[in-house]
Amino acid sequence: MGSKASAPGKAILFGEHAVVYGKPAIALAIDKRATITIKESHRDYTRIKSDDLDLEAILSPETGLKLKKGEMGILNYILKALEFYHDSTPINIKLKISIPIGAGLGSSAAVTVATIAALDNYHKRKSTLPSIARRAHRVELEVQGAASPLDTSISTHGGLIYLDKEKIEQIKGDLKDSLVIGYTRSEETAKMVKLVKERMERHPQIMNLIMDAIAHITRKARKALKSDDKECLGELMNINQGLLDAIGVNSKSLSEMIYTSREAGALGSKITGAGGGGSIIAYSHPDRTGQILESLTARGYNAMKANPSTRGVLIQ
Ligand SMILES: Nc1ncnc2c1ncn2[C@@H]1O[C@H](COP(=O)(O)OP(=O)(O)O)[C@@H](O)[C@H]1O
Ligand SMILES: C[C@@](O)(CCOP(=O)(O)O)CC(=O)O
Ligand SMILES: [Mg+2]
Repeated sequence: MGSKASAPGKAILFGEHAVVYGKPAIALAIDKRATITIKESHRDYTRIKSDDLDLEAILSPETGLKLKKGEMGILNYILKALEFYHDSTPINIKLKISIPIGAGLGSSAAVTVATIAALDNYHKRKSTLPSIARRAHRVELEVQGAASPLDTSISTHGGLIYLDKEKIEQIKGDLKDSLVIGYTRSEETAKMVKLVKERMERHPQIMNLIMDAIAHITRKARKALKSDDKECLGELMNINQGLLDAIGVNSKSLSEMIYTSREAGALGSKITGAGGGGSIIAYSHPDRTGQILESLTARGYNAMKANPSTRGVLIQ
C-alpha cells in the first residue's frame, strides 16, 4: 500500500519578516508543487530519494542517517516530520518538486506539508488541515529555530490568505496573469531571520516602528486587493520594499531585479520571502507580464510567471 500527497509553494505579497514579530501578512499559493510518494520497503532501511534534487539518503535504526547523494538541507524537514510517527518500519519516500528550492518560494514548507499529509495517509490517520498546518509549523520551527506559521499555513490551505496571528482569512483578489517571480538562489531563511533579529536587538525602537509600518501597509493592501485597486496595491508593494531594505534583507541582485521589473512596467515589485538573495515578485497589468519576464531573463535572472493556486495540500 502506498500514499501520495502534494502541496504548493507560495509567494508572500506583504509582510515577510514582520510576520515573525506577530504582524499580519498576505501570501498566495502558487502553481508549483512538492509531491511526496511513500511506499512500503522490503529492505531493512528507509530510503529518501529525489531525482529532481539529485538526492538520496538512507536511514536505519542501527546506522542512523547516511547521505549517499546531494545535500542535507531539505532532508532535515522530512526527517523531523518522520519523528512524529514513532515508527521506524522501513519505507521508501520519493520527493518530486517543481518549486525552485531555497529561493523564497516556500519549498521547505511545501515539502514538510506534503510529507506530513502523505505519512498521515500512509498510517491511515485521519487528519484535518489545521492539524497538518500546526505540525508542519512545528517542523519548520524546530529545523530553522524561528519561523512564522505563514508558509506552512498557505501551503496547507492554498488560495490567497491574510494571516493575522494564528487567524487565517481567505481573500478574493484578482491576481491571475499578473505576477512574475524573479529568483536566484537565496541565503537560508534561518540566516536572514537571525540577521533581522540582530538588527532588532541593536535598534529596537526603530525596528519596531518599521515593523508597525509594514503592518499598516499589509492591512491597507488587504483592502486594496478586495477592491481590486491595482495602482494602490503596486504602490504599497514598493513602500514595503523600501522597508525590507531598511531591515537589512535586500541585496544588489534583488534590487536590480526590482528596478528591472519596474522599468518593464510593473505596478509594484518587491522581495518575496526571506531575501538576502532569493526572489522578487512583480505585479502588473496582465499585458505587461511578458515584457517583465523578458527583461529579467535578458539580464540573466531566472524568472517565471506565477499564478495563484486555489489548491492547498492534496492527498492523491
Ligand atoms: N539542492 C538542494 N538539495 C537539498 N536541499 C537543498 C538544496 N538547495 C537548498 N536546499 C535546502 O532547502 C531548504 C530551503 O528552505 P528555505 O531556506 O526555507 O527556502 P524556501 O523554503 O524559500 O525554498 C534549506 O534548508 C536549504 O539548505
Ligand atoms: C522571512 C519569513 O517571513 C518568510 C520566509 O519565507 P521563505 O522561507 O524565504 O520562503 C520567515 C517566516 O515567516 O517564518
Ligand atoms: Mg522555507
